[in-house]
Amino acid sequence: ASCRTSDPSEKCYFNPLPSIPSSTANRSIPWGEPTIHFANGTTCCSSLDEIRVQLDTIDAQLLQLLSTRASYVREATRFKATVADVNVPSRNEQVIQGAVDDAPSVHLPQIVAKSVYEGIINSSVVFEECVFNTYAGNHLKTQPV
Ligand SMILES: C=C(O[C@@H]1C=C(C(=O)O)C=C[C@H]1O)C(=O)O
Repeated sequence: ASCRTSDPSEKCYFNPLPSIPSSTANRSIPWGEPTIHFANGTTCCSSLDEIRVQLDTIDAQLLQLLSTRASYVREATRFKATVADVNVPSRNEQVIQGAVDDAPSVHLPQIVAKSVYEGIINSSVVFEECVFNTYAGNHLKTQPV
């Protein structure tokens, strides 16, 4: 991360994004300076391949976290009496707005927090509705002989 306060791209971490005309630049790459600084004094990154290796590792971690989250979403279904109870708009808004509000404190762009959490919530509700609708109780399951 960076410690500077005069980086114009800092505006890109907040909603609404700044209204800026699209650049017509054709830069020689890599432009600028590395923006990731490690404690040992080294920086990242030197190539797009190096960046994508890191992104693949992070995406695998996100997948595992999303799996664990989905397991709790599934469990929540057990506490909903009707399919109409599955979607709780007030709670959805609390989760999404909470992520957007907390994003700057972890230097996450608010536009990323908003879209990702909207996607998580909307897909979780659809998943939970499927869990509710596919529950068959004990009937038609294995019968004692
Ligand atoms: C998990 C729940 O069910 C739904 C899914 C939510 C979620 O994925 O966070 C939040 C609210 C509900 O719309 C819940 O009610 O908490």
